[in-house]
Amino acid sequence: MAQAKVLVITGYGTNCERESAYAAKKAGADEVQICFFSDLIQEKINIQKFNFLIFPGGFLDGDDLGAAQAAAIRWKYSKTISGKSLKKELESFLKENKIILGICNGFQLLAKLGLLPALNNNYFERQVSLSYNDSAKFEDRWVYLKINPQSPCIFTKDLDFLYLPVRHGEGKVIPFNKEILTKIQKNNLIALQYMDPKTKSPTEKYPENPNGSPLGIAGLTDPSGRILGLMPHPEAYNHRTNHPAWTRNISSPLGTVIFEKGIEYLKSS
Ligand SMILES: NC(=O)CC[C@H](N)C(=O)O
Repeated sequence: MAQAKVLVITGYGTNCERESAYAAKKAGADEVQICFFSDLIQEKINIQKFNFLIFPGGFLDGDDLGAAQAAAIRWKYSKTISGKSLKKELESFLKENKIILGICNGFQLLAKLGLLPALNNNYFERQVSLSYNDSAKFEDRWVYLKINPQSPCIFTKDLDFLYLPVRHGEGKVIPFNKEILTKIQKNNLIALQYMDPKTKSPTEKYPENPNGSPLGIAGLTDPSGRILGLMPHPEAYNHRTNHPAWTRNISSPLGTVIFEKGIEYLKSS
């Protein structure tokens, strides 16, 4: 049984690292460490010693040039002090049976880096981007999410629906072209979708869909199912009292279940 060793990456404006680390710990991780991007550059931390990478939410570089745009370039082209490419480090990490979770700003980073959706196993090729919400404003509230049971995603396995907070200004998925969107759907790389709670179906309609994402895309996975990126914040629903209606005894599955599924996968592989 493998141990779950989680590395949460922070720095340059990330602000959800402590909550994400807490959620991973609560979900049963054996080891959880938060590290700065600069710790990787200085080789104080070796990514390969971990098997679960988390890219948390926040405002990387103040969203300048578009959310996570600058960070994507930084990951693609930076080298460590001894000259190792960070992109290659990520490639080696992915060659093993390891997992990556990107939350909100972390999802934007994974998409802009080209790790999601990675159609045709073309990792590091940007196939989608995320841009401004159709409402032209920052959306900060809770939304219903439908899980796609056909998706290979290991983080959402056997889940049905979730109710989680969103807080973003740039959550609309923009596929490079229509064909990409069709292929994403056909290959079941949509892991979760914004849901209309009345019909229990995915929706493109505001306000149930907070950003206008096509097909109601709230989260994407890669063909291996070992990478998940999602706009809602599962780490922020880590206790029943986080739920807006908990005093009326209303609840739904905790967001930490996403972390539990990841850890279960690592422990059983
Ligand atoms: N909560 C977040 O991670 C926000 C992501 C990004 N800064 C946006 O507003 O779109």
